[in-house]
Amino acid sequence: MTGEPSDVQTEEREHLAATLDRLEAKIAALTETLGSHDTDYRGLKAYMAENRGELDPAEMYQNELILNGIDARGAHAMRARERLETMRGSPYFARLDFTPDTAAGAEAHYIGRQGLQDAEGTAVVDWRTPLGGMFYESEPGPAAYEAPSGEIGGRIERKRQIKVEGGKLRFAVDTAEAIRDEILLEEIGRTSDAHMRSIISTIQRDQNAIIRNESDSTLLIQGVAGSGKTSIALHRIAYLLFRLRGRLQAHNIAIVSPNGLFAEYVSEVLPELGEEPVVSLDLESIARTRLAEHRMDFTAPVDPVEPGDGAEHERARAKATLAFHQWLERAVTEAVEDSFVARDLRVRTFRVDAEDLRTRFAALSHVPLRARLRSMAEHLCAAARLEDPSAAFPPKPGEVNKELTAMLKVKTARALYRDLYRRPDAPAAFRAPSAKTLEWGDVYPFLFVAARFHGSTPDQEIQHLVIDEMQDHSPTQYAVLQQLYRCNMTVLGDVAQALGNTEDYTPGSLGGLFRDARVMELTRSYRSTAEIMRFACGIRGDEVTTIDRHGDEPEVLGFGTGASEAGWLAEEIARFRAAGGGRLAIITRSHAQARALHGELAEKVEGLTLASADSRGILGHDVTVLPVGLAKGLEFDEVVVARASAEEYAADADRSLLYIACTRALHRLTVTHPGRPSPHLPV
Ligand SMILES: Nc1ncnc2c1ncn2[C@@H]1O[C@H](COP(=O)(O)OP(=O)(O)OP(=O)(O)O)[C@@H](O)[C@H]1O
Repeated sequence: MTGEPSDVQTEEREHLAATLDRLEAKIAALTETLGSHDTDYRGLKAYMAENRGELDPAEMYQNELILNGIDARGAHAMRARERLETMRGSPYFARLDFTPDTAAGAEAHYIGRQGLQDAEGTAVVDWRTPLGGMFYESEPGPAAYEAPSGEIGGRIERKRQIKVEGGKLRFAVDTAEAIRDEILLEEIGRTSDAHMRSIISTIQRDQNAIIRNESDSTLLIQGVAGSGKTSIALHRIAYLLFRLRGRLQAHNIAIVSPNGLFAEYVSEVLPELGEEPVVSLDLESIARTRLAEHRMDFTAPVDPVEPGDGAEHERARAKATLAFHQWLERAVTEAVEDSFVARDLRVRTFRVDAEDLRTRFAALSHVPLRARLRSMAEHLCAAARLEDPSAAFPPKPGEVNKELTAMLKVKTARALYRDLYRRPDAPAAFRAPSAKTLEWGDVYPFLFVAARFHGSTPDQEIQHLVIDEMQDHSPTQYAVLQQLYRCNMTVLGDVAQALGNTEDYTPGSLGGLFRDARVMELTRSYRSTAEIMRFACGIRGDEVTTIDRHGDEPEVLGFGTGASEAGWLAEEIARFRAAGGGRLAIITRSHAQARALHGELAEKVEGLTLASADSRGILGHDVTVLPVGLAKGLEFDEVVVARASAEEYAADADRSLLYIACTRALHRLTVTHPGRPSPHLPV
């Protein structure tokens, strides 16, 4: 970055040196504190060991408490030191000169990924503070921020973007915009990494509004491919952990991600931001835990893109629609009401007639079936005690509940679920591989029904749930997630990137699946060059705003046979490797095809990686073959979308598969096909 006066560089270089000194002093002080905690701990431990027989229990207990206290303070100091150590290479990325209305002159605030305070005052302001927020929101001129004492109005005199790498100043430039475009371009134009990076120095205004939203309990973010949704969700977690420090911890936040590869890809962002990793969940593991409560299991999730049992795919697909969920909700409500066939109840001398039971049952329609019967039993027994306080053998709730349970037509959640499909209006079929095993397509519908039968115990630990790739989850899965996680949610994805296993959502229809969801949209794409994005949008026939970053036009190459296509791919890999640096992905439609192509290429080229859902540690490899479902959410410097023939991508729904595959490329995209090309390619 050039063009800034040398006195600015000199000033910032001097300031950087002073800040790094303050940082080292603070780290040294924490190291000393840790040392003294260690000495105290060892000393007390030794004292307790030496005097084991002589210390009375009260003193032992007191000493244990002191040890725990030292331990906790030590852990806290250790975390603080680790956080500060992450600042060494780059303690801050911006400077904001602000004159409050109440003060005479401007004060320079340096903004970084962590705050740094010492005896002299604040050396670095955390980007998540309201003062830090002004950097993203406001241009030079009148501005205000929310301080603990109330709003502080004033004037931003100067905004300066500063790049420090490895403890050295790379540039310092003043900006009149929120973020200078060339700095954003430089950040985005770099070679891709094996892991997603943090973007704190270039967060855009609309992204910032999502990160800092604290007023909506459910935030649904619809964003075009490469608009930063995943990145923003992770920065939002870091923001919430900072704002709610003490009330919200990393183990109170969970991310539902599509697969282990994706979870690994995003795993570095929070540590880079100085926060601990949060809980990682997926729909399979949630289902496994919950089905274990019913002593049930399920078959492997069906992937609509893979070859397999067509009828099972069809059943799963039918159960992933909104129409199915609406039917399920209606059907289970009616079935639960019909399941209770009231008879006159008699426990020794205690009697209740059938009509009374029917009325009581109907009045509790909001309560799950088994809990309804328990509640009725308790109320009936309480009423019996009131009516005849001197009865020698009053009815007990357990006895009454047993009698009421005997009046149920269905005795288990599984029977209730299976019976729904015997209704004449059932839109889908039920086939169970065995009494204890469900097909994947039935897992969430069953959990939904089981909650109406038994009730469900919400997760107490998780206070914020982040759901990525929202377009791939069914309405019933969302209903169950809301039963299990009664907490704030950030739900993100792109309705244009559906894998074809659910409803065709719009952001509005998705928002309608949540209580009080606020839908926010990100419309600008940052990942790919303008040329790649134009090509990808041509597949879907729409348009997306991109940043002004350019590269080669994508190429579409046809081959007579799959073998000649593979021959070209082998040469392409050699060219890529000779050029040096970066990561190349060869993306196919299905796993089966990725395996086959990998096998073919492995005969010609060495060191190729084949990705699978539970691959670990492969993201740094230079050339990876993977199916589109796994490539989702990831990015690569160069992408070849292989085997993109008319046979492979024929259906209209296949447009989104091609779109996902093409939008994984940052700098270069090639599409290859044997035989005829897919009709969806914009050629
Ligand atoms: N403000 C920004 N500054 C720098 N880079 C950004 C910014 N916003 C997004 N990016 C970059 O754009 C790329 C895409 O981001 P991300 O993966 O979060 O997008 P996404 O919307 O989740 O994409 P997709 O839906 O296509 O998987 C990443 O490399 C990210 O670092």
